[in-house]
Amino acid sequence: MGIAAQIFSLPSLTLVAAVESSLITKFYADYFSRLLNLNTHPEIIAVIFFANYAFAALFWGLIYPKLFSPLRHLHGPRNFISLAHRSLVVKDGPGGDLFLDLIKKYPGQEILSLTAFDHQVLVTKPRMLADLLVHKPYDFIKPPKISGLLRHILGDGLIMVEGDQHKFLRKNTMPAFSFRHIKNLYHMMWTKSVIMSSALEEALESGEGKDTKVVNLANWTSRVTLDIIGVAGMGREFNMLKKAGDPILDIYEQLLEPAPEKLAFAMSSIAFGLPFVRLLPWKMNTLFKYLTTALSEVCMPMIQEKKDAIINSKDDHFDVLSLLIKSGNFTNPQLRDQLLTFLAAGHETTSSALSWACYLLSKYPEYQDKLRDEISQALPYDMEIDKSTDLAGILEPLPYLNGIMNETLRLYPTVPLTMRQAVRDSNLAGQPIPKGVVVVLSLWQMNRSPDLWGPDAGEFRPERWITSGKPNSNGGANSNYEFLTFLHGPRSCIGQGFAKAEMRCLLASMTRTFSWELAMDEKEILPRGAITIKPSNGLLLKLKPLRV
Ligand code: HEM
Repeated sequence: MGIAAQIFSLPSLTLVAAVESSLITKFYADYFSRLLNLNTHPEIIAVIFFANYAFAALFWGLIYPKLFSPLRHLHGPRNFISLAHRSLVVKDGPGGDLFLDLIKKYPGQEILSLTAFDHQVLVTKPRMLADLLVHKPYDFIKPPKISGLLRHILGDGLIMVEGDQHKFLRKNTMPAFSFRHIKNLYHMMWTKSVIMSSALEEALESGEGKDTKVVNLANWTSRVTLDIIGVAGMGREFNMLKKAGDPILDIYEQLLEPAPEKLAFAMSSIAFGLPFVRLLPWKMNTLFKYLTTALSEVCMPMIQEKKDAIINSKDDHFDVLSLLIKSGNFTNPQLRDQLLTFLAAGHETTSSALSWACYLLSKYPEYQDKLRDEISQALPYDMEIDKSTDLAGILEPLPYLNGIMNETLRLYPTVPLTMRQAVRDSNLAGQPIPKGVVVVLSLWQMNRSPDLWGPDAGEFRPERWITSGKPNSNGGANSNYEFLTFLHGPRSCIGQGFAKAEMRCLLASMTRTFSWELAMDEKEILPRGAITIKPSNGLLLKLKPLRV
C-alpha cells in the first residue's frame, strides 16, 4: 500500500501530469492536437490532467479496493456514508444501537469495513484492541480532520497531542491524578456535593421546583461538576451552584453553544478542514478567532497569578495547574493549553454520567432504595464529616454505590464513539491496516455486546460488579477490553479515578438527601451529542426531600 499510495497520491499525480504536459506540449503538441482535435496548449494540458485524475479515481475507486487492498476480504456494509457519521444524526434511538444492529448482521466478525472504498473499519471484538490502544497507540492517532477544530480551542493539550509530545505531557500530568492526590480531593468533592443537595432543596422551596417539585437535574449536574473542576483544576471557585459567572466559562459557553450557525461552522471545519473554512468570507471566522483569542487572554494572567502565589508560598492548593507549575516542566502557553483541556474534558463528561445514573435510579427505584440503605449506614445523616474523615476509605468499598456507578458507565459510556487513523501501514492482531484508514471504535457497542456480556447485556444489573458482597473491577467480563468507557492504554482517560471519586460523592449525597422519580415521558430521553452523550431533553426529576 505504501508505494501505491505514494505513486497514486494527488500530489504525485499532479506532478506526473505537469511533467507529461510540459513534454507533450514541447515535443508532441501537433500529434496530440490532431489526435484529439484540440487547438491550444491549455486544452492539451487540461486533457492530460483530466486523464491522470480519472485514472487515479479508477484505481482508488475500483482496482485498488477489489484487487490490492489488504481489507478487500473484510465483510461489512461498505456504505457511501459511514455508519459512524449516521450514528451522530439518527433521530429515533441511540446512535450506538446502529452498531449493535450491525454486529447482529455480521455475526462472528471482529472487524468490518464500513465504507465503500475501505476508508473506515469498525473493530467489534476485544482481540484487536490490545494493539490499537496499548501496543501501538502512536501508529493510530486521532483523525486530524476531527481534531483540527478542537486543537484551535484546546491548543496542544493532552487530548490533542500525539507521539513524543503526548508521552512527555502524560508523564508530567500523571502525578496530579495519582491515587493519593485523588484521595485528598474527596473532601472538596463531598463539600460541593452537599452544596448541590442544599441548593436543590432551596430550588424546591423557592426556585425552579417551587410548585411542581420538579427540577432539570442535567443543569445541576453540569454546574456542580464545573465547580469541582474549577477548584481541582485551577484552584478557582466558579460558584456555578450559586449562579455566579466567570469570564472563562462565559467564553466557553459562547464557543460551545449549539446554535445552528456554530454547528454548521464546526461540521464544515471537520469536513473540509479549518484552514479552508478560514478562507471563506463567513462572519463565524471572525467570531471564532475573537473567542479563541479571548479565551487565551483570560487564561494567561490567571497562570501568572498562580505562579506568583506559588513563589510567595501563599498557594497551598494542590490543584492540577499548581502541580504542573511546580513541576517546572511547562511554559505559560503549555500551561494554558492544559488548563483549557482539563476544563473541557473534566466537567461535561462526569456531569452526563451523573445524569444517567440518576435516570437509571429513577427507572429502577429498588436500586435507589438499596443504595440509600447502604449510604445511610456508611454515612449516617448525623455523622460529622470533616477533612479528617476518610471518605475514600468509606465510599470505595461500598458494593451498590460502585456497582450502580460502573453499571451506569457501562450502559451509557459518556464518549460513545472514538476513532483513530493509521499514520503508517500497521496491523491489528495480524490484520493489516493501511496508512490513512480510520479505525472506528463504538464504546457503546462493545460495552453492550451480548457476545461479551451475555444475554442480559442491555439490562441494568449492578450486581455484575459485586462479588461476595464487595465491588469487583471488571463486571464479570472476560477481558479488560470489554469495558471501554475510559478506553485503555496510554491514551485512556487520565481523569478516570477523579471522575469516579466525583460520582461516588455526588451519588451518595443525592441519595442521602432525596428520593426521586422521573417527571417526563421516558421516550423523550435519548442520548444525544457529538462527542459526549447526555439526555437530549434534559432530565426532569420529581424530588422528595428526605429530611423535613
Ligand atoms: C465519566 C467521566 C469521564 C469519561 C466517561 C471519560 C472518557 C474519556 C475517554 C473515552 C477518553 C479517550 C478519548 C479518545 O481518546 O478518543 C478520555 C480522555 C481524556 N480524559 Fe476523560 N472521561 C471522563 C472524565 C474525565 C475527567 C473528570 C477528566 C479530568 C479531570 C478527564 C480528562 C481526560 C483527558 C485529559 C483525556 C486525554 C488523555 C490522553 O489522551 O492522554 N476525563 N476520557
